[in-house]
Order: sequence, then C-alpha cells, then structure tokens
Amino acid sequence: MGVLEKIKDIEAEMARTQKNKATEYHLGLLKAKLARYRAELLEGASGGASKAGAGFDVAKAGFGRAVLIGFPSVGKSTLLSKVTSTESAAAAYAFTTLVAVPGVMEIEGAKIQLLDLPGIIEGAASGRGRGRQVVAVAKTADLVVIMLDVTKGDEQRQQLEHELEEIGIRLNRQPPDVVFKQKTAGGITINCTVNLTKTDERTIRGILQAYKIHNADVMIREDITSDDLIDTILGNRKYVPCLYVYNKIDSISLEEVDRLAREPHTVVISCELDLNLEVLKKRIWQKMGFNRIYTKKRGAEPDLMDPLIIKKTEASMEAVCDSIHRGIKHKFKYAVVWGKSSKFNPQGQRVGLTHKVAQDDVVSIVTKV
Ligand SMILES: Nc1nc2c(ncn2[C@@H]2O[C@H](COP(=O)(O)OP(=O)(O)OP(=O)(O)O)[C@@H](O)[C@H]2O)c(=O)[nH]1
Repeated sequence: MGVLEKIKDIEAEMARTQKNKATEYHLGLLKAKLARYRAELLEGASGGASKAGAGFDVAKAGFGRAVLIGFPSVGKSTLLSKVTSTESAAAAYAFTTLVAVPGVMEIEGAKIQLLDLPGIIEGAASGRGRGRQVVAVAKTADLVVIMLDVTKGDEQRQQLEHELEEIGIRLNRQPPDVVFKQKTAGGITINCTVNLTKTDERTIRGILQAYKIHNADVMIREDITSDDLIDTILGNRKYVPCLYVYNKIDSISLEEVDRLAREPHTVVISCELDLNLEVLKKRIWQKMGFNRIYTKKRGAEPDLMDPLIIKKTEASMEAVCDSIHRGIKHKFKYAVVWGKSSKFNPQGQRVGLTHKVAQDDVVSIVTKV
C-alpha cells in the first residue's frame, strides 16, 4: 500500500472514531501515525526524492520576506502591481515547472519582498501539489499573507489553513511549552507543571511508543493536545505569523466590511479602488516584527533618511552593531541611546551590548580606537 492510501485509511478511521475520553488514546496513536506518513510524503521518502538543486529558492531581497498565498483570481497580481515594484516578467524566477513572482515593497524605510506563489498550495498536503516547495519557501518567510476574495466566503480560508496545517506550518501560534529530550537509556520520564485536560499520560506514552521512542525526558509546562506533543517530537514545524487579507471589499456591504475588519490578524482591502493598501503595508510591517533604529554620529544630527531595520526579537545593541557591520561589536566601547528604551536624558543614556532597543530609538555607537 502506498503512503497516500495509508494516509487515506487513517483519515477515514479517524473520521469514524468518535472523539471522547475513551477514544483519546486510540486517536492519539492514529495522529502520530498520520503525522509520520505526512512527513514521509513531504520529504519524498516514498520515491521521487528531489535532485540536488531542484529545490525552490528565490534570492531573499531586502530585509524580510512575506509569502502571498491564495486561490486564483483573488487579486494577487493586482495587489503586487499596486504595492510593489515588481521586477519585470523576465526576472520572474522559474524553478523546474514552478514560477514565483517576487516583488519588492518599501515600507517605513525597509525593503520587504512579497512573493507570489501561484497555484502551488492546492493539494500540497496530499502530495498532489508542491508541498515540499511550499514548506521550503514558508520556512524562509517572515510572514504568510493569505489573500482571500470576500465574495467567496470563508471556505477558501479554511481550505488554505488546512493545507498549511497539514504540511507542518503553524500560523499565529507559539511552539508548545514542552521540553523534550531523547536519551539513550533510563526509560520515559514525564513531568507536568500544569493539569492536562486535553490529553493524558497514557496517550503521551502511546505516542512516544508509536515513534519508537523508549528513552526520553518530557517536561510539559502547558495544557497541550496530542497534536502539540507530536509537533514537539517531530520538531520540524514552522511557526510563522499570518495576516488574512480580504480583497474586493467594494463588492460587499459596509456592515460586512466592518465585521470582517474587526477579526484578529485581518486586513480588508480593495485593490481595484486602492482602499486600505497603506494600512495593509503598515500591518505587514508590524506583523513581521521589525524595528527601526536611527543612527547618529557624535556631534551631528540623527540620520533620519537611512534607518537601520532590525528584527524585534533580536533587538539588542549587539544586533544593532551587527546590522551595521559584523566587526563593530568587537570594537564596541559603549553606545548612547535616546528614545523609548532609555531613561530620559538630553545627553542620552549610556548602554552596553545587551541593552534592548525600542522602535525609533536614536543610537550613537562609540568604538575603541
Ligand atoms: N471588484 C474587485 N475586483 C478585483 C479587485 N482586485 C482584483 N479584482 C479583479 O479580480 C480578478 C483577478 O485578479 P488577479 O489580480 O488577476 O488575481 P490573481 O489572484 O493574481 O489570479 P491568478 O493570476 O489567476 O492567480 C481581475 O479581474 C481583477 O480585476 C477588487 O479590489 N475589487
């Protein structure tokens, strides 16, 4: 039996099985099996392994990359033409049978690449589409933008979320708070700091066994599900922020627009009428978690024309140094900071390499001579 049939069988069995306390263990094992077969499918273990160099790669331009995913005719090309300086058609990158169109968007002084992946998402998880390439590209993405047609309802959204979920992409979620350490001996030790309501120890042991893990320490610090445990064991999940963009709001009522606009992680736009496109750009910037820092030479005014763009998660003074030049931190003596991250002082605050900067800070770096 091929992997696809095995997946179908398990899915059918899961659909037949009622979800309750008594079936939790059985379902947990089925999920573990399913995740294993899916991984096999995506890694090409069942044949058709990718040739070296046949992968999907687009040179990362600018500071970050947002990947645009959506069904045909939702308005992806129209959006790209409005918000990016899309490189000419000749510059569209071709990968074996796949073409992705990268455009570059200027937001708040940063260059962000917006990559349109036409038609590759459908059926990716079942091996029909180009699951491996989607995974590869999504792994390099700082943001997934799911573009939807407001007139098509929520069906497209559910389908895309489902496909992305199946290939191991987790949208707008944090990795489960579980520490998992495989060992060579000593059996399985499970420690929980919280009360588990969605799974239990027997199921956890069963899942570990399904993965032929007989020696491991598992420390659980969150009320996880069996799926969360499988994600932790497989360790190859990609946690990425996602923005839902509903296009064509010119075709629906104001009430409906208002309702959608209040949904979390959502922006409503009309490409055709140029509605809300600036807001969309701002939201992309925020969702990517970038930080803008201005530099200032001693005795001079801050350089407001050419800010440094740094990822928020790594926004220490050391990251600021690295974004200027790799060698600077080795010559770093101290920095002076003005802005939200510093104590108010017209002379600025003296800080070291571990200081965390904030958006729009002005920084002056003093190096050893
Ligand atoms: N009413 C309305 N129509 C729009 C809007 N934006 C795009 N369209 C129309 O939707 C159709 C599809 O737009 P495209 O930009 O070609 O869509 P796409 O997602 O790139 O489609 P593929 O190239 O097939 O992947 C076109 O006829 C556009 O004119 C909008 O804001 N409102």
